Amino acid sequence: MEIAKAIRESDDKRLKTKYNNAIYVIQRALALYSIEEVAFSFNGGKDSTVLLHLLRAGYFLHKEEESCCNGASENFPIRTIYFESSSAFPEINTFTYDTAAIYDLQLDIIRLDFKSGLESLLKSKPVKAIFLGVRIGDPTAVGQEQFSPSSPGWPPFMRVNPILDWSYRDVWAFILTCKVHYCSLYDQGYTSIGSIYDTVPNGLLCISSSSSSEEKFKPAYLLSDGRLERAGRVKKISPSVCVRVPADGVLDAVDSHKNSTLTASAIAVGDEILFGTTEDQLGPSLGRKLHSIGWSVSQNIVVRNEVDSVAEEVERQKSSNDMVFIYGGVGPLHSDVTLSGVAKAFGVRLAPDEEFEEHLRHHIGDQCIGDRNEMAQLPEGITELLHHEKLPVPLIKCQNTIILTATNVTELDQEWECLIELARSSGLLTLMEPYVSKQLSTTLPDVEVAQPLSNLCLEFPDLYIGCYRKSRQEPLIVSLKGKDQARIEFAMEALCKKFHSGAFFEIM
Ligand SMILES: Cc1cc2nc3c(=O)[nH]c(=O)nc-3n(C[C@H](O)[C@H](O)[C@H](O)COP(=O)(O)O)c2cc1C
Ligand SMILES: Nc1ncnc2c1ncn2[C@@H]1O[C@H](COP(=O)(O)OP(=O)(O)OP(=O)(O)O)[C@@H](O)[C@H]1O
Ligand SMILES: [Mg+2]
Repeated sequence: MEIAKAIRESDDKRLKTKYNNAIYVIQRALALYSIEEVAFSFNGGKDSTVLLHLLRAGYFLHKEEESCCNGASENFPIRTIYFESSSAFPEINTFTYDTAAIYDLQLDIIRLDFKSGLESLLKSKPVKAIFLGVRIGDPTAVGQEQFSPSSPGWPPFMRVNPILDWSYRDVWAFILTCKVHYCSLYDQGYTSIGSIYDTVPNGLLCISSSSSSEEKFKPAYLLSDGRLERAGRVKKISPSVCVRVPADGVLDAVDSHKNSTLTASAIAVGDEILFGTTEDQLGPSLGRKLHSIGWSVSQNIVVRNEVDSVAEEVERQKSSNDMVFIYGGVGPLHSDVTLSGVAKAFGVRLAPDEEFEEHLRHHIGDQCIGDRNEMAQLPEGITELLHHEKLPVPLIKCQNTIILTATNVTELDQEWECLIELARSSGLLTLMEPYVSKQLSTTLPDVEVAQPLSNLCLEFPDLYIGCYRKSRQEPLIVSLKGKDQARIEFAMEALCKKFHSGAFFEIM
């Protein structure tokens, strides 16, 4: 079989592994279901083109194993379904039909929407499992496994996804290594093809030419960052993130949130912190940093290095805060469970992330990057990598949860600096009027201060008014915090008026 031969002769180890895994899934499916019970969903796209050739190779092997006869004489009997639509690119249509003719595919053309089409297919044919070219990173792949029953509300069948764990690069490595034909649109800069209404060539492949008004594009396989394969899909603008920082980037020119509050919480992951073996310095530092951008901090929690403890806390915090910062427990050790916990909190699984793997490869070298690099597994479908030139490896953001990798205050300072720059350039965090604080000291006994201070809290509900002492012998310190300097000074005066003069003095 020409596909198996091309892979055998290739020295791309990664491709061989991906190929073998996909063939294994196909063979398991062909062992579980009869040929009449399976179907192949083919639409002429690059992923389904890869799948076609994997199915041909897998079916060939299956036939060889099943009988002593030579599989080579067989045609390809797996029912192939194509949902034809008037909004498909003509090139896609032509390629689908031409390919069906070349490989003698048993093509069923369905001119209904997916759901109704599948309902009528299942009524008339004994189909129980359908092969799809879905890959991790596709919006529809979230939560899917290699074998995933159809979703509730859909007709019942098994979705079989042999290339679920393939990356964009793997797809092109296969197509180029096996020298199989693919739809011509991919040579014109299209990298992921939807309908004529929502797909344009990928701008990242544009070759700018000043002499000609016509834009030219490089072929799809030259896209270096596979995560951007959908950049040619017409995008909806996400309203969730707004850039609120002025062009000059000056922090005091703040936004409409001036008088509102955004809250964050910090979660430290580590048995050692909990048991007192080591001290958490990041939590307090993070608290100060958040106050400096006007955010209030609702909690700083320490949890154990257990997936469930992390997951429960993240789940709680993410729904009651605007942003959650989590640190500790990130890396390849047995105790590094933070990413698994975050994934569980969001109800997704960990999946290999090619771009992150590439960063790790640059940062820590090849020696620990195997076929499956555990450290490069990130929560699927919800992860955004936060890039900054000063960060050796990007930070990870899962919806409103940011995973910090700092292990000490100096590293945190650097990560924070990058986050603030990202806030300025892309609205990652809303920067608000910073908190300011004043502190007063008194030697008066607590009992004497208690009632007037309670009254002050009622008079100034917009301020945080707190008390602490460094020791029982030392003076009591009253701290006033808020966003309005004048209000704080007003409150200080009001407090002093409640006592004899000189009872309180300001600590600078
Ligand atoms: C054979 C087949 C089976 C599908 N099964 C499901 C399913 O079980 N659940 C689901 O939500 N969508 C299912 N879909 C729809 C896809 O997830 C997705 O919506 C579709 O590929 C359209 O993607 P688009 O909106 O990017 O064009 C199926 C599609 C096909 C072709
Ligand atoms: N109109 C369709 N008819 C049949 N199968 C389809 C259709 N649309 C999608 N599919 C199935 O869903 C899979 C995922 O679609 P998707 O668009 O992500 O991949 P692709 O079309 O193969 O490649 P590309 O990402 O370049 O568009 C396809 O590989 C195919 O199995
Ligand atoms: Mg497509």
